Amino acid sequence: MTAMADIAVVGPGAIGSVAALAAQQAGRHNVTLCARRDPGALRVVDDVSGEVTELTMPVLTSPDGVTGPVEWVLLAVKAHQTDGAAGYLNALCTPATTVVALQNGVEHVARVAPHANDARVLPAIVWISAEPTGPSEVTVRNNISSLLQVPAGPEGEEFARLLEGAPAVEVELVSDFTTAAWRKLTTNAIAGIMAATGRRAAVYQREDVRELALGLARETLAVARAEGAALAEEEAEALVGIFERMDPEIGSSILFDRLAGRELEWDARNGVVRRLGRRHGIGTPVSDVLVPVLAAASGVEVGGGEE
Ligand SMILES: NC(=O)C1=CN([C@@H]2O[C@H](COP(=O)(O)OP(=O)(O)OC[C@H]3O[C@@H](n4cnc5c(N)ncnc54)[C@H](OP(=O)(O)O)[C@@H]3O)[C@@H](O)[C@H]2O)C=CC1
Ligand SMILES: CC(C)(CO)C(=O)C(=O)O
Repeated sequence: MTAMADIAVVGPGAIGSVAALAAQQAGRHNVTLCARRDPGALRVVDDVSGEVTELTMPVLTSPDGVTGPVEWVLLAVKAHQTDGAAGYLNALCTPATTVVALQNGVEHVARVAPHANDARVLPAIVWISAEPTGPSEVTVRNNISSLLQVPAGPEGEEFARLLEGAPAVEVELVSDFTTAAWRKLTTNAIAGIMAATGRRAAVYQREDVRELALGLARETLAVARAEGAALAEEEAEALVGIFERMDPEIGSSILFDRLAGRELEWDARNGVVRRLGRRHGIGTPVSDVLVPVLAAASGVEVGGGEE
């Protein structure tokens, strides 16, 4: 267990609220929420126990309010919002800071490090299903375990100690982070189908969608192997199976953005499969169709950010 630490949670949305809850539950830290608008009195609902917890820490709405650097930044903006959070990162980080990138994708460090003033960037794989269910409310679906996976090593150990005693999340240290990150990315790629169809997990009950998801999973796993992940093609069935067995009412963060008409995190979760597939000469026929659909749904014009 660590002593008291100064923690800034940048991006108090679905995952940021759960991270802030864990920091609050640890009971010994100075926690600040860093938002771009006033999120109101945030609360986190556990949909299994029904427990509702209010977040009680102070909220900033501009980097101008930052009074100095902190030891820990828990960064939970969407991947495409990272550049927009540069003002906070610049104000909060020094080389003595650790930024935990609580984001989907496999490019956390490359994305965050340029903004972090030489702080250490600890990539985190987020196995949490959290949905904004009201203007200041986030509901955690606990049938997807609330797990954060970080690379094994001293920074990961410190992070696990930071949140020791917080029931909201479990921190797991993984020795083969590349494999773990690509396993999670494959589930995110599959969830792109929810955003394309505007439907929750029930969509995977369709046999034709299941076949599409399997094709997507297999090509993602092929790219993953080329990137050094130890993931066999046979894992595709198991990963699609997660969605088939999911409560049909569960969604995905990219679906919630699609339903709300917001920009989509398409590049970090689906574009990356096509992008790195091309680099390795691996065909990605499902992504070749899905990626332009998601980019277009996100409002991207041809030549305006789509590869
Ligand atoms: N939700 C989930 O179940 C899961 C999400 N993830 C990943 O976690 C990451 C976060 O996703 P999620 O929590 O769902 O996203 P949300 O959209 O719920 O939260 C993002 C938050 O960041 C805020 N934000 C955006 N830009 C800034 C900025 N410049 N400064 C401060 N705050 C800012 C947004 O504010 P505003 O409200 O103003 O837009 C919002 O509160 C993503 O990479 C996602 O893929 C991973 C696993 C599961
Ligand atoms: C639902 C899940 C676990 C898979 O896409 C997720 O990571 C998300 O909502 O972004």
